[in-house]
Amino acid sequence: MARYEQVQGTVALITLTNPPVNALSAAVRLGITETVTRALRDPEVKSMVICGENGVFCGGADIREFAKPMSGPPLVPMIAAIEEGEKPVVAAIEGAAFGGGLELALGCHYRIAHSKARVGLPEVTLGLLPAAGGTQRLPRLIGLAPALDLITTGRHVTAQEALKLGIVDQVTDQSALDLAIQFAQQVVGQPLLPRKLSTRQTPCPPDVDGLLEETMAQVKQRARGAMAPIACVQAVRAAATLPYQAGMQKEQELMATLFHSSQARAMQYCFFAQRAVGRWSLSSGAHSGNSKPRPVSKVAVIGLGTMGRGITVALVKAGMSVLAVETNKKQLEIGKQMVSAMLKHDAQKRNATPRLDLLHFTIDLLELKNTDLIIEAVFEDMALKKQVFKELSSVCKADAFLCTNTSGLDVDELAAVTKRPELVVGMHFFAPAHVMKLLEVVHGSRSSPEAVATAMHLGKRLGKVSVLVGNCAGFVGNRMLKPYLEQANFLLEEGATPELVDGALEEFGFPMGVFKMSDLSGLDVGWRIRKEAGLTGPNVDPRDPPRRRQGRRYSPLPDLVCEQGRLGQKNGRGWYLYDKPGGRVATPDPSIHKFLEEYRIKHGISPRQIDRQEVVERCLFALINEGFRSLDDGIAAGPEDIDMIYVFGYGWPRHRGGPMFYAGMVGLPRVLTRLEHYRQAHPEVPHLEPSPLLRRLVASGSPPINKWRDFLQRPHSQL
Ligand SMILES: CCCCCCCC/C=C\C/C=C/C(=O)SCCNC(=O)CCNC(=O)[C@H](O)C(C)(C)COP(=O)(O)OP(=O)(O)OC[C@H]1O[C@@H](n2cnc3c(N)ncnc32)[C@H](O)[C@@H]1OP(=O)(O)O
Repeated sequence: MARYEQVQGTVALITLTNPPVNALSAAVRLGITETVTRALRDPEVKSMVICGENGVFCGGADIREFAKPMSGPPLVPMIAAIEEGEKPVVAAIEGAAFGGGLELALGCHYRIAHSKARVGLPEVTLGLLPAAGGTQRLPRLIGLAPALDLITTGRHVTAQEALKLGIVDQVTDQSALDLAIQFAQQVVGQPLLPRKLSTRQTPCPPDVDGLLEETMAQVKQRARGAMAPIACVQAVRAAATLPYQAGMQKEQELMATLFHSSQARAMQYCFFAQRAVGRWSLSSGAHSGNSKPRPVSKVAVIGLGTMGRGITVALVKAGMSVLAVETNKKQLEIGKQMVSAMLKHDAQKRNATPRLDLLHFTIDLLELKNTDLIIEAVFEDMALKKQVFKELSSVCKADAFLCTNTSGLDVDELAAVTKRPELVVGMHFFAPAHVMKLLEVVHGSRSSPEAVATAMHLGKRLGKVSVLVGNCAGFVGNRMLKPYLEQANFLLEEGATPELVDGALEEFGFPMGVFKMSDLSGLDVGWRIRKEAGLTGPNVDPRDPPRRRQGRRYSPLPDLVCEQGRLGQKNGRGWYLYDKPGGRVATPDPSIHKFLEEYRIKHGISPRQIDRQEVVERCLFALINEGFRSLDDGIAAGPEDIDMIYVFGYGWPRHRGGPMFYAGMVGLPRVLTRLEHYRQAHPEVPHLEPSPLLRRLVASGSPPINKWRDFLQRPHSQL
């Protein structure tokens, strides 16, 4: 797991050999320990170089080992032995040096990086901290403030930035290994003590306490309940205030509290789930391993509203040539200006040149004839979309893929109006489409594996986490959102306020509660959908009582709010009051409280005290319950798919792993019991009847999440 060679006569070359990312497994740690000892003992060896095989230095500690009992040499003494040795050691960093990988490099006396390499300490994203000396050596190398930034965010740093920060000593466009070997020969005989980071003082600004307090406040606000970022600040504080060994002690103590925490388990689950969802499969036998994506070079976007603009920007940022289409010159001009402004703004932030040359605008559909893939992003209206698909089907080349960005309409119905249903798939982006990481790729009943593979691959090129889902109203994400929204409305009827509900959900870790989120999206969006569904407006069955629709309990509260002209942030009034139209500062609105009180009186509802636990359970367990139904219906392939959809598309806190992982953490019997409890208390309220899959899992002893797929009954799988 670590290869030993002697090169140029006097240099010991130690190569980590654990593909694909040379993670520091027990065997690799043993290999490093043995080879370093050998090199230190060999009188012929004057210096050492450590590198990784296959162009990757090291992806850090082996995350898969965290769930097992520890074995092999620990990292801390292994790295200390390198630093303390009396022969210079140079790290040759190619590809990536992350986590324990960078900590290993920090234990070396010099670091040479390839210009394409990236380094970082992303442990915080796994619910941990860099506990192999990273929190103590990095601040001593680059100073307190930059170290706090890197360690609390876990962000990846390019070789160029690493050079500026002083993390690496040299960057090369040539072979980092060759340069490191050369370098290792040159530095023989130079004083080693100043290169041993543990012997240095951390460079600090005059007001250390002020900086630490300010950082802690920012981190707490961003953390949304996550413990690791806070522990990271505490550990780095030790680097500024304590001697090295005491700092190391603090680092270990803090790591001990994080290492076995449910948050760390959740975040590590997310790490693997994010990668697992890329490996899709269909019941037909097609899967990501046997279905090739077709190369796509020319893409078109139809409709330059909010979604179309975001999608266009995402495509251009990924270096793709885009034809952007609108219906008339005026709309086209508006779209053009907005897309160009977005690209310029983005390029400015990255100190880059906007790729406006990749953009072409037209109102002429005939220009689509050479396009490989078209993404329709027109208004969410089935009749309009069908008309667009009919036209696309006749003007586009016969093998062009036709994708729809619908957020929940029937993909099969759209495919049916084309002459190529097998080339039709859903590509459901999330607003803002150039920022949000999630893409739901919707498999229609006639979508070909090639169409699925191409859409999934395109999502990857755009830097998205692409999740394959089946075709049903709302797909996975929005289908599960419906019961969540509904429970929140029922809670208002029963006595809650928007701020009570939102407060409980924000305390849980969502960036904003359900009512603030609805205000942000625009209350008229759901209103229009409910009107089309005959739940409100002129199409309601006049025999339906006010709080019943289509045979089940219904809360008209959101409709009544819209009827008052309250549309959310856009006009400054929704479930909250805003500082101005388009403003973002929400304040509770006494007139909403009054409206709710009057509504309850009118309908004879006695308000009751509702606590935060009930809010979380009613809203989230109903959502989770629908997740179980989506699994059984074959709309979501597995719990990981649902979890990644919620983490990347709906703000579910990563340290809680996603809704299905969370259900497992809470305990499936508890989720079942609480749903049954609420079902009994509110027999009329929909979505509280526990799903058959949840019942089956509990009856089978609540197996761990990675076994749930064995319990799915999918007579009508959509995948
Ligand atoms: C009681 C106290 C006990 C204390 C015990 C202390 C022990 C710990 C001490 C020190 C702390 C150190 C912690 C760490 O180092 S944690 C790991 C930090 N590293 C990372 O977070 C980096 C993770 N990896 C990546 O970001 C990327 O993989 C990449 C940039 C390195 C490469 O990206 P890419 O080429 O896109 O490949 P993939 O991401 O698809 O990965 C390929 C494959 O490899 C698997 N993998 C990647 N990294 C790791 C890893 N560190 N451990 C295990 N496996 C890893 C990845 O899962 C993919 O495999 P697949 O899922 O099967 O597809």
